[in-house]
Amino acid sequence: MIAVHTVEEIRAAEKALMAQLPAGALMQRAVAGLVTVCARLLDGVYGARVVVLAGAGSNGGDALWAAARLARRGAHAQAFLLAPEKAHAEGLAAFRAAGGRLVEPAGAADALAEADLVLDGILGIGGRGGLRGDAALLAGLLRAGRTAGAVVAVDLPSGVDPDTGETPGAHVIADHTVTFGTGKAALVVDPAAAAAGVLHPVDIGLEPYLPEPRLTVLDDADVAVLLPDPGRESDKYSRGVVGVLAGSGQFPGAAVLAVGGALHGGAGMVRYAGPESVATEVRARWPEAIAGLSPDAVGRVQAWTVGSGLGDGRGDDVHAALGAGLPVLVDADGLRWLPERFTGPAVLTPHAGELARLLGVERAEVEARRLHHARQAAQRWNAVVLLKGSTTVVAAPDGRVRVNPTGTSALASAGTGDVLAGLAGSLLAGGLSPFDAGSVGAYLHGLAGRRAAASSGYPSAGDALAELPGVVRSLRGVVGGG
Ligand SMILES: NC(=O)C1=CN([C@@H]2O[C@H](COP(=O)(O)OP(=O)(O)OC[C@H]3O[C@@H](n4cnc5c(N)ncnc54)[C@H](O)[C@@H]3O)[C@@H](O)[C@H]2O)[C@@H](O)CC1
Ligand SMILES: [K+]
Repeated sequence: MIAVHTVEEIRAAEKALMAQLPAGALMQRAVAGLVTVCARLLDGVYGARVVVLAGAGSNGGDALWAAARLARRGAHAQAFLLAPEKAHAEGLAAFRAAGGRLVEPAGAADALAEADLVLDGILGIGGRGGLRGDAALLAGLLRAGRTAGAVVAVDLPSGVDPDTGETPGAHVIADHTVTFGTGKAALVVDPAAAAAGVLHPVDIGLEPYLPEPRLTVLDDADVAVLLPDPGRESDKYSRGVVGVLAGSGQFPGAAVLAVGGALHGGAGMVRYAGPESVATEVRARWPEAIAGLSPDAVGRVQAWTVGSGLGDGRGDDVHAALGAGLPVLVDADGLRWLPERFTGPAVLTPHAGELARLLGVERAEVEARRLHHARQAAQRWNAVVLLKGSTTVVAAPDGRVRVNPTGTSALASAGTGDVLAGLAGSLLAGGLSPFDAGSVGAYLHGLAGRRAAASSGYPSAGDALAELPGVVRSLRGVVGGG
């Protein structure tokens, strides 16, 4: 699991830890980690050309210290100071003492062009509001590919907003980010995360001083623990029965895909509610599914998945499913029938356009502020909100968030959302909380999409669906499942 903390939490932890350490010791831990990564990235430190972009604060200090150490190992180090009179004094002194040279503004473009490695130490967690002036120009040069060297961001790419993942203005786009102590939202939530490149976390001993993280990124081991595990005594009812209210004459495939997702999410039985013409297609593909015309007609379920491909109609059926007092997952067209607030367990699975409509804002605003809008909607409807997209964000009404690390653009195709809705609804019926069902569903779905892309190039939703059993099997580490 990657834990993510806020700048406020990090500063409090650093203060507590620094009180136990000699002055400067914490920065030296960070610098040691940074130098190790840089040395690994360089094809030999001796003779390598390293260019530092150093801002006014400790982030610039880290970069100058690291360049000093690389210079002592034979690197040719140059630094561009963005605020020369305010540059980190000890870092600059060490840099000079090691033979590092300062670059004048006129020489910056040439230095970058010839660099083997660029250290971005313009702004770290103290940065707010995007880059301006020379810093923005330098970031522009890097973006325009005016260096052949690796761009290594110190702590985070300068100019992105640490706590929100937003990019309020010009910012560096890095190939690698060496980050200290704990994760930051900017490293895992788009659009900022897209600027971070490969992450290299460096442990500086902060963990004992940090609170329980409100934002996390799950990994395989976390998800394996959360997966419903059908025990010896389980039967098809005790494993959970999921009702699927999806598809229409216009979109019958949505029902087929949602039922398919539901069949692979661990529930013991799937009951499909919809018109006979669609039910016929569902049964043809999935003979194990039970079908009826309406939520009332299909019999008892433990959770409902509602909305994928429903089209304009069936408001009464949606109300019946949402009013059954059971855990619900609401997707796509079902989002048009939301209650004022949910009083029971609920997961909403909008994409950015749907969330924009729900909140009455522009789609671009949702894309630019994914964390903010997912959290806002989770509180507004008292439901877990799974905002689909480049980095899927799962926000709970209590403020906790999980960011899904398995996403892939391979899943940006028609029908994949239907599979996810069925899958996560099935996990809900299997007893997972809305927060777990949403985040585990997104994780499995992403892995299935990646596997499908690996074997078929441009996979369809059906290809991803076909990979789900293998994904679950490998996560559980039991060939053939349990
Ligand atoms: N506190 C510590 O003990 C440690 C700090 N570390 C480093 O210190 C960094 C934080 O250092 P600072 O608190 O000095 O802050 P930064 O170095 O991130 O920022 C420096 C200053 O720049 C100014 N600034 C903010 N936004 C700006 C903008 N858009 N354009 C121009 N100037 C702007 C602010 O006055 C800010 O205080 C971390 O990201 C990390 O790299 C690490 O060395 C680990 C230990
Ligand atoms: K930086």
